[in-house]
Amino acid sequence: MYNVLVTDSISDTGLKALYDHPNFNVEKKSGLSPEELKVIIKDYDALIVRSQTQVTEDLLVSAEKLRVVARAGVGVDNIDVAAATKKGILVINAPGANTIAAAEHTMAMMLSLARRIPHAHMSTSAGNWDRNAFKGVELYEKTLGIVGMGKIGAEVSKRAKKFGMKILGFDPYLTEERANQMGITKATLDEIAESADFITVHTPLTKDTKGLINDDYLAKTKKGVRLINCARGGIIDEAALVRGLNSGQVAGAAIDVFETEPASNQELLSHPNAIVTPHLGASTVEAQEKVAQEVSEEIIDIFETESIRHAINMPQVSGETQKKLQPFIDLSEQIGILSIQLLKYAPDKIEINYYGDLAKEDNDLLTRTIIKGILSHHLSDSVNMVNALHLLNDQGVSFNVIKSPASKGFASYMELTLYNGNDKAIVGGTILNGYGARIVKMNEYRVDVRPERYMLYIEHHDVPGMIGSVGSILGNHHINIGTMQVGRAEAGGDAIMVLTLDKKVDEEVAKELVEMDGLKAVQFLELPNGNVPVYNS
Ligand SMILES: NC(=O)C1=CN([C@@H]2O[C@H](COP(=O)(O)OP(=O)(O)OC[C@H]3O[C@@H](n4cnc5c(N)ncnc54)[C@H](O)[C@@H]3O)[C@@H](O)[C@H]2O)C=CC1
Ligand SMILES: O=C(O)CCC(=O)C(=O)O
Repeated sequence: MYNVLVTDSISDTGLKALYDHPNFNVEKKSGLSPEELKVIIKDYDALIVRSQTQVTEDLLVSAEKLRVVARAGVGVDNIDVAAATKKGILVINAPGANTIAAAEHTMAMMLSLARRIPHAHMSTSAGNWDRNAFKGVELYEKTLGIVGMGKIGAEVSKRAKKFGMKILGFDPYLTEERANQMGITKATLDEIAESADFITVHTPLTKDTKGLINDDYLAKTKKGVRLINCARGGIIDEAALVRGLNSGQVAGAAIDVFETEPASNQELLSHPNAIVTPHLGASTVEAQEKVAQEVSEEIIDIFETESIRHAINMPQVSGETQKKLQPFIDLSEQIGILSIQLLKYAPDKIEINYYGDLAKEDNDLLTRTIIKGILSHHLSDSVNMVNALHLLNDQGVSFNVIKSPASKGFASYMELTLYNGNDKAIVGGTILNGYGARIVKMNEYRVDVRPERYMLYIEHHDVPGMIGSVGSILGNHHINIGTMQVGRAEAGGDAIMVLTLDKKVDEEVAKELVEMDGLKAVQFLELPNGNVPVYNS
């Protein structure tokens, strides 16, 4: 049974999949203080939050078995993603589920600004009938500058076009071609300042976007520009905005998100030309059901099938890439595990080479799996796909990934080399069409070994009788040999044997093998995810 804690206001209808699932126990506890949350978090496997709960490093320290933090929404500013990554905790969100709600709120804010609806409402409900004070402006034929043409920016542009607005879009990822497809004009920030009557921001808050709209920028805008922020507090610098509103450079501002929340900047909150809402962009029945449903289904998938769709701290791969990489995932971990057992010590340098078709893919997922395989030898369960690279960095191990389209004799081939000073261990593997995974290189030797649970790697002198002697020792101890591969650099020189065994070699057998004349090195290899033969009795 997995325990899921929900600490913010999340739709019960959206959580239905989790409530109905026999393997999940969902508990809703809102209004907890950070201290109270810290005490209870140790009992939970997953935590679902909106933007209120602060998921800090201090909280995560106490999260003994937490595997997933799910943000029922887009922005993860309230989650210390770096601390979660360090602890191997997956952070997921629900991108797209509240896009329409946020786009519609932006339109509502823009229309409210244009027609001063909140102010007119306040005046009228107070008993006045002032038809002259609230003359507005039209959106029709006005220019709207959209900063951030992602999901929400794109939806806003569609709606604003229907109002007859001309759209200027700025986004580092916006191409001319996409702008043409959307029927908008790709523009720079300065071009937006020069001609926009309304400017709306739809970016995340990053070091580049913090204070993007500041005093300098406002000085370049058209006098009487109207601004909207339904993205993140701080993209429009609040102090600069108040100065712009006071001087009249800014005719009006509609703000849903603030530098600190709950909002406290009274000058802005009570400004006669400002319209403010308490971070309501995603607050529709539909969006709240959708975000809760998306994270619930993803949590079930993660715990039940280990499939991840919307991770913040894991590489995102398309379904097509995932399908292509799938056969290599187990093999990657096996290569990592075998290489560290061959090296025997912790590596100080790691090199991963991808050849052929594999080199054309985004193989960050395979790289993480290999690193997880290597590190799990010394760090056991504390390493996972989320924190593998972080832990490697922590250990000061340098690693290098090289991709080469050359085939190396196989359609796809990966080779891992671990270094420890002058020592190194090499393991290469491939997937043979119709035959599955194969280890095809161990150190400097070509082999052809199906990765099995129990394996034995022996380096010896190429002299008569070695194979027979090893076979006899194992036979005397009732250890069946599954397969045996031999290889040599040159006749009478150095040689290797790689055996797959049907059971584990115990201490006594190991001692006998190690003491055998002519053996240079004996290494027992064990793959937790390798095949174990089943006997019919
Ligand atoms: N007020 C609310 O309740 C809600 C707020 N949001 C916020 O709205 C924002 C946008 O969300 P989505 O459209 O879903 O995200 P998205 O990821 O689809 O789009 C963000 C876009 O911003 C662009 N961008 C990043 N840095 C930029 C820069 N320096 N200049 C220009 N563009 C830049 C990115 O290239 C991307 O296209 C996020 O901050 C999100 O947290 C989202 C939902 C509800
Ligand atoms: O959960 C909410 O209401 C806030 C939504 C939001 O800001 C986001 O999804 O980024």
